[in-house]
Amino acid sequence: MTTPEAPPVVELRGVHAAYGDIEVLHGIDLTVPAGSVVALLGPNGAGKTTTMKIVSGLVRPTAGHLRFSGRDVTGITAVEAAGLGVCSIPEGRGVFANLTVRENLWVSAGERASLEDMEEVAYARFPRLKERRDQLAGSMSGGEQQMLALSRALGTNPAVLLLDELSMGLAPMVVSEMYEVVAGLAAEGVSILLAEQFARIVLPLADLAVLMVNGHAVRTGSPAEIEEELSTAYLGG
Ligand SMILES: Nc1ncnc2c1ncn2[C@@H]1O[C@H](COP(=O)(O)OP(=O)(O)OP(=O)(O)O)[C@@H](O)[C@H]1O
Repeated sequence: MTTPEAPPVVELRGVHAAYGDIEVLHGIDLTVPAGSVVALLGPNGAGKTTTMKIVSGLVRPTAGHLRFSGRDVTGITAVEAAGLGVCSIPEGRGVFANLTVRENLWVSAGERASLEDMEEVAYARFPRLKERRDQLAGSMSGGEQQMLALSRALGTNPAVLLLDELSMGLAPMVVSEMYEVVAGLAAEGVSILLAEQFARIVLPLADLAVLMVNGHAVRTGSPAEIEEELSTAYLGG
């Protein structure tokens, strides 16, 4: 669902980024319209994670602009981005391994929600987390850890949710369960930017898809357009 009258929640214009002397993003343009799901697709090393880190304030652009809801926030820190409601679930689980489930929810609640509210929505969606509320997050299965990571987004009403390779290391059934939750959040109108290597999983959820290759956003289009492009590329058709 898009809200044409609202400015995009996130906008990158001509963003470059580097690690040391090596530039890895070479002028990325990307728009996340309010209330929509944008999928970043592309092979390993294409720059998907770095693009997400620009939005979450973990990497500073060396050139170009970042805007949130029409406001220029280029150079924002990760703490400032979190304060503006950027909820980032990084690749490889965004949980504190040596804290319990409840402690993780408490940390995630921050100033945007109470622990009670966080627990209520998390346990309603994932009853397994309730049974394990005093267990150390690091001792849970990958799927349970990802449920906990996603609970941050369920409880804090994020302005934008960043999901990096939610499927990584998970069994296909668990991946489907996770993306059902993401679809539910999208239906509630949460703006979502997600990165996946496996296009097939996320294209059905997306309003827009962006294909990244070698630090360039080579194509932006509807999921159907991008799907066709991918099958042509992979099948040589
Ligand atoms: N901390 C870092 N230091 C140096 N180079 C990095 C760092 N993080 C990423 N890179 C490099 O930046 C480029 C883009 O990586 P990035 O992780 O953004 O790609 P990606 O599309 O998310 O890949 P993947 O699907 O493998 O996660 C790669 O060449 C990678 O080696």
